[in-house]
Amino acid sequence: MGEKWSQTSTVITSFMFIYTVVRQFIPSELRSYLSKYTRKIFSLVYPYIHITFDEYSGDSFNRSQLYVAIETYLGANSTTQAKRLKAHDIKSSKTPLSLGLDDNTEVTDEFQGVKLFWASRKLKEATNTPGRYWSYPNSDEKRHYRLTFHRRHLDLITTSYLNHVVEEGKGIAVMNRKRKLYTNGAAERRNRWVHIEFEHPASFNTLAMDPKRKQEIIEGLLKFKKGKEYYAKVGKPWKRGYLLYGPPGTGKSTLIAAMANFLGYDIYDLELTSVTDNSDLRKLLIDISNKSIVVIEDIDCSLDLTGQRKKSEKEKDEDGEKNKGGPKKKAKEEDKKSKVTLSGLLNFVDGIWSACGGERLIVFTTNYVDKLDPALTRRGRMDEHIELSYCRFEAFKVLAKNYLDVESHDLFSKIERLLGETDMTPADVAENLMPKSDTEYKDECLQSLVEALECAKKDAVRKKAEEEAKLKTDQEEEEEKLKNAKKKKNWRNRVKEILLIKKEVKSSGALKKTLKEPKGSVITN
Ligand SMILES: Nc1ncnc2c1ncn2[C@@H]1O[C@H](COP(=O)(O)OP(=O)(O)OP(=O)(O)O)[C@@H](O)[C@H]1O
Ligand SMILES: [Mg+2]
Repeated sequence: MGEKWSQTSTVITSFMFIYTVVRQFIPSELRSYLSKYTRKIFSLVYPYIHITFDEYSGDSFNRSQLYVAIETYLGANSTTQAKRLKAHDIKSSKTPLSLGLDDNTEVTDEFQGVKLFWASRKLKEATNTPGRYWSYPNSDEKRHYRLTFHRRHLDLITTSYLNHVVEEGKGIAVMNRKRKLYTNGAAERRNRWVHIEFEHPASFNTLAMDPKRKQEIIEGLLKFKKGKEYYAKVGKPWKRGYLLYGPPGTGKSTLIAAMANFLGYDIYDLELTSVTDNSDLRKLLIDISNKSIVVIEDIDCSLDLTGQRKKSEKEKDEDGEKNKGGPKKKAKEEDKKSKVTLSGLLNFVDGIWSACGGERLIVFTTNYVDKLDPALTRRGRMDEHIELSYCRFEAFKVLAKNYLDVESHDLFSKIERLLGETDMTPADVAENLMPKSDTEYKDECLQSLVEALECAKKDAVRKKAEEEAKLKTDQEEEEEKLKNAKKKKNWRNRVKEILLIKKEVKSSGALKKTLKEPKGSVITN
């Protein structure tokens, strides 16, 4: 097909050349008629349009974003039909390499029933672009993609199809690239977000939790990922808040990693204690890319309900030391402290600025959900509340499969019963299931879990008994105190009564005296 087009193009070019030469000798009136009809004939003979996408546009040193998106799109969609492919070493942990079209290769694509023809071309350039000469050894090679389609589909191609190619190409690139784990550095730095490669292996397959709840979370994430148009329709920024809560070691951080791996998003781990104030927080927000998960871990430890920072015990102790340096030093230290308020954080989550950029999840984690301000956790801000709890049998089965590759075992029924009676975190269950040496096998690991669960159960029973005994002693002490207080009160009242009687007796004696004296007689009661 491509060869046929090349030949046709050559014939047309020759014809154009002859026409240009002949045209000089034809009168202008005749020329306008001629050009009108020639164009009509051309479009009848050759109704196709080409669009060329160069690898480098202008004098830019960077590859064109459009070219890269098309390259990725074609690489992912046409490797089955292309006869020649090129392998790239890509920076992804999922696949070691990606395939793309080799130079001078043609493939077809279809969009809404319209057939399109793509060709990758490499041309040798006679002259070098001076700037590029130093950077690229093969700078006289120019590559481009050429898209050919029937002219009646021009509108569809330029509006919908190319958009589809670019979006899909970018999406595939995001999934394939090595993702990043960002954290906010010192406030003085120009580039506040610093990053490393994100390589957490957690996935929803390895996450131990109730399968029904897990499925709900997965479906929610998929809906969010595909929800660009829906969010635009309802007039909401394309973002979603998740509140993960539960005791330590129940998988909150693991779930975040699984979500990032599932969606192919970067993670921005926001350390609130390094944020100077609300405006600093806003600047950080603006620098967050799309397709990302913004995480604030242990949110209850970062802000208190009034929006003021909590002082840790350590800080309080340190304060004593610092104050020795005089008021100036103290003021300096105070200045360094973060002044982020609850309202600043609320605005970060869903204020006007939070709408710049899209496709973002905001995740808060906490061990104590009750400590949080309801304004922070209300629906719309934290759209989904996920409780990560102690390990039950369903979650255990996932861990047993992951750690020991066991799906059933004689000890399972015993473990199921014990897990129903004891609260053990998935982290502790996982620790017990992990073989401690090369000679420790499945049976030993499961047995060690049973022992740990029995031990935990005994501990729990002992703890409960101790708590009950303490409660009883406290109650008895309280009752004793009340009794004594009552006794004391009674005694005090008695004393008061006696004193009152005495007073009355005394006053009646005095009265007797005063009455007796003028009249000279004694009054008795
Ligand atoms: N639900 C789970 N599924 C699989 N592994 C888990 C799960 N929960 C905990 N683990 C294991 O325990 C370790 C600790 O879990 P994780 O850090 O996710 O707990 P957390 O809830 O974030 O705890 P914290 O509140 O202390 O931050 C993980 O590395 C993981 O191996
Ligand atoms: Mg954690």
